[in-house]
Amino acid sequence: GLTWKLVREYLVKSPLDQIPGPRSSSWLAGNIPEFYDKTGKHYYQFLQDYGSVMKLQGLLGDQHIYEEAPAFIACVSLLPRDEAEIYLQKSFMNQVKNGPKEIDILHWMSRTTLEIIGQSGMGYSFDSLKEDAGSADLHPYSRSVKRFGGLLSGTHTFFITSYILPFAAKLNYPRLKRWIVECIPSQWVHDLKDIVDTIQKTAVDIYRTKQKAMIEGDDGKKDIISILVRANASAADEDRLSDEEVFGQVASLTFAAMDTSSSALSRIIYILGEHQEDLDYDQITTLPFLDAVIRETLRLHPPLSIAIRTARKDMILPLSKPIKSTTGDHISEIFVPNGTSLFASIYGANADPEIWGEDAQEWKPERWLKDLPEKVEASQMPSIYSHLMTFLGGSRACIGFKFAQLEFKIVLSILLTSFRFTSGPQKILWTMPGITSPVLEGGDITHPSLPMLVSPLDV
Ligand code: HEM
Repeated sequence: GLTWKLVREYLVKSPLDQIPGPRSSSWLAGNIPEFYDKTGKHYYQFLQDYGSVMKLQGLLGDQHIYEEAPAFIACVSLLPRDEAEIYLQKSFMNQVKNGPKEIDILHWMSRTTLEIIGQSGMGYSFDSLKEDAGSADLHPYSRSVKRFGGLLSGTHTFFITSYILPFAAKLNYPRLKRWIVECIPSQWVHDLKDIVDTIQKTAVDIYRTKQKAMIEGDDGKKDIISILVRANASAADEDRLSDEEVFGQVASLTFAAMDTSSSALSRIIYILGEHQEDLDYDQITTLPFLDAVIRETLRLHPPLSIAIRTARKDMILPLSKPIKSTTGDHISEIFVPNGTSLFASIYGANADPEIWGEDAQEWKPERWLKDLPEKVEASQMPSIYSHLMTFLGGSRACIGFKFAQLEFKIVLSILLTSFRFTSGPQKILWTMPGITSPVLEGGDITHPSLPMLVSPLDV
């Protein structure tokens, strides 16, 4: 099965064979190394070679009506307005009280976004944010979630997620699977196992605490998981989620909310550090300009740069403009067979010069302070946010996009009114596969970090 899966694409003719692709740099690995390349330069190259994005309208389903998602509304109304942010500011102030200091911004943004989703989504505090506890003193969940994204970076992830995990998911013998994992002589595998165990254990603890509170009559909490536990208890048998499914909700909510948001917040702070000369600090903290900075960063640097979908039936995909096939014909639509994986470039759609204009690949927040180009308004991008695909569109769009914006404005308005952030001496590369994260040039890709020089604004 596995061997056949690996060799099939080289042996079987497919209607997609005529679609020209980029020349592969390795006969063994094809374009996969470029796909996982740290700098993301191939994205820019692909955009230049293939021009405008394929027409995706409809591929992602109907427009998602986010106003109807009760969990989302609960989420926003519960964003902590005092403790988390005030402690965040105090912790930064403590660190820089004797003068400017290098601080790992990604580390702090991960802690902050975990605490915000912990309190709002689960009514659970993971981290006091009171002082820099150092990674050894962090809540084990916090440590695990932080390391998870890093461990899943790199080319081998492609093979594991494409070939091993789908196979493992079908093997319904948990003890056997655990035994196999324990026998594999790889530190990477064992670290991953420990992380998954911690995430599962914390999810179970949170769920059990909520169940206990409900039984004891203290069930007025409005966080997402409390609402879910209450709704689940009164649901009809056929609609009720199993315990395992509820644990899964805890983990997926944390992942969906934490790393994406910490990546975006870190990127915004990094870009502001890079544009010190061009920006007026008083202007940044005015709400319309801060909003424009957030939109522009989410446009040009989406935390998720590709969306992956699988065709569930044979379909015809129309192209926005014809392309030349490998046999020289012009193709204006592509037959996509059932089961085909489609990779849609979120970055490509957001930074397409044909839609956004010649300066599409430049960071210019001021573009949001005037009318957007007509082509943007007419682009029919499957989007729930500002004609951008950053949060996707359709029925599986992000449910937390309003939450994220509110979170960014709160965190940034606290940090930017008190501190100045300047890029450090080391060159930072932003990895694009998975969730975009910063790594030091030449550093370990599984340990993302963003050291920046922080100074109090009144110094
Ligand atoms: C900048 C921050 C964020 C970005 C860029 C982002 C982006 C996305 C994207 C692209 C998806 C669709 C993934 C796919 O189906 O392939 C998604 C799904 C999701 N997001 Fe977000 N997200 C962000 C923040 C959040 C936050 C703060 C929350 C929760 C409060 C959240 C909750 C979710 C959930 C639950 C889903 C799954 C929805 C479903 O499958 O029906 N996200 N997000």
